[in-house]
Amino acid sequence: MNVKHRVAVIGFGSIGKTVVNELLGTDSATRFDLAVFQREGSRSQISLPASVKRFIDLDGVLDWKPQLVVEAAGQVAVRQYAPICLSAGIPFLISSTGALASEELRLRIEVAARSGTSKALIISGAIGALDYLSAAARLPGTRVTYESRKPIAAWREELRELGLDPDATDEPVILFDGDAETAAQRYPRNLNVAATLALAGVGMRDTAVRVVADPGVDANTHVITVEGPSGTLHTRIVNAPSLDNPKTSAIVAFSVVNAIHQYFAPLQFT
Ligand SMILES: NC(=O)C1=CN([C@@H]2O[C@H](COP(=O)(O)OP(=O)(O)OC[C@H]3O[C@@H](n4cnc5c(N)ncnc54)[C@H](OP(=O)(O)O)[C@@H]3O)[C@@H](O)[C@H]2O)C=CC1
Ligand SMILES: O=C([O-])CC(=O)C(=O)O
Repeated sequence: MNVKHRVAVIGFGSIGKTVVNELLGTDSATRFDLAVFQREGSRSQISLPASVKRFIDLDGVLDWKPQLVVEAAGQVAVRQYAPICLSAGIPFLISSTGALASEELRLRIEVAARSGTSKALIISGAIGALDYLSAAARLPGTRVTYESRKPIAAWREELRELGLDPDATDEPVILFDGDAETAAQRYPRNLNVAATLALAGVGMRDTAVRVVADPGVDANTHVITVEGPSGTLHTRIVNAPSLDNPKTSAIVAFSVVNAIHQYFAPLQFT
């Protein structure tokens, strides 16, 4: 049987483009009907594949009746579109998990999902081990620390804002030491992972985050430590940056693709 899954992707940047291309390449058993939502005036309008529908307003997306809406556009887009889709009964996959560092938005999304009997889904994104973390966090006393260490290319604008010349930075710069809520909100394009860990683990305020811009690395490096009564997890993930966006690890688009396949699969990891 040739079942077609109807999926709308918001954003056609480094993640959105790869997701669409990967899903178009899927073999016939799991073929997708795809649409991309791009805001008016978007920079990347011309490059949509011919078989992919294009919408420039959310009403068009809703009328098309997707089975799943996938956000690959940024934290603002989660705020703009997640509650509307969810209350209309459409599941919404969130890449920009840092949007959920806002308790107000998180509650609004939960209310919308309940009222629409739908679900907001959260990608693993650039990291892993969330299954272990969520289980360990059920035990009191579990502590979580996270270090994000990326090349200077991921931090050029932010370094300039601090009065530093990215091209003359030859030592690691500690940009931030604090909690996950502040990290995800201060660096919305680089620290979504902090919020993901906090959501899966011990919460926004109790997840300790350090952010380093390091001229000595050429990969996006994520070090996660979970310590508690159940044991210790220490994981170091070294991600190749996306070719289109040095802030984003290349694996993130494949985490989204994987989450979409999982959503429609009869067998699921939890
Ligand atoms: N969970 C995780 O591990 C990770 C999450 N992310 C999240 O994914 C997001 C996307 O990453 P990436 O693809 O690399 O980013 P890009 O900047 O390459 O692409 C973003 C795309 O979204 C579009 N867009 C931006 N804002 C809106 C909006 N309000 N409504 C509709 N479209 C919009 C942009 O279009 P336009 O041409 O109009 O600007 C662009 O096409 C990041 O901003 C980050 O929040 C990223 C990495 C890791
Ligand atoms: O892709 C990454 O390495 C992480 C990232 O940008 C984020 O968490 O926002």
